[in-house]
Amino acid sequence: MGDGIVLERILSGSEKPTNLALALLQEITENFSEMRKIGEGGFGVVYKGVLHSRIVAVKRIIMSEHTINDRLFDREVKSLMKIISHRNVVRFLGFCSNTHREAIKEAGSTELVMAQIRERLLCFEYISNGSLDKHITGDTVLQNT
Ligand SMILES: Nc1ncnc2c1ncn2[C@@H]1O[C@H](COP(=O)(O)OP(=O)(O)OP(=O)(O)O)[C@@H](O)[C@H]1O
Repeated sequence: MGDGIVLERILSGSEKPTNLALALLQEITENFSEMRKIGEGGFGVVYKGVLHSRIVAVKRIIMSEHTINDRLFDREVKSLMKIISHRNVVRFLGFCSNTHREAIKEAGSTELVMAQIRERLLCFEYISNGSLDKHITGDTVLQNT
């Protein structure tokens, strides 16, 4: 089964959240392009991922000693997997934990060096601005009087 189809099936509720291929998350976010950036939090950058007809949010975690390490990432994934569907909680769709090596040029040098790239990503249902308040309050929009 194609990776995109797996994500579509998770979105439709016929499959549980699972690990997702890095190539799929790169493809649906146009390789984490600036155009697809929808927000930034304390631990990473959130991108809009476009499947055939559906939209998801892909959170690309910035791994550093100041943000999170693998132990915390694994713990976060485990707790997200345990959450049973709830209307006040944004639905978790899957994760990606990929470590690979790439030949890169360091700034100011023509020499290639092998760098270890660690990608840690979380995928959630996409909540558009207009629907976030409804999502949290269950269609009750508070009025200023
Ligand atoms: N599921 C989503 N759908 C749409 N936009 C989202 C979604 N998740 C996050 N965002 C956008 O990305 C921004 C950053 O979200 P993120 O969860 O990284 O940070 P946060 O809410 O500040 O939490 P924290 O940094 O503590 O994890 C949000 O303010 C929102 O604009």
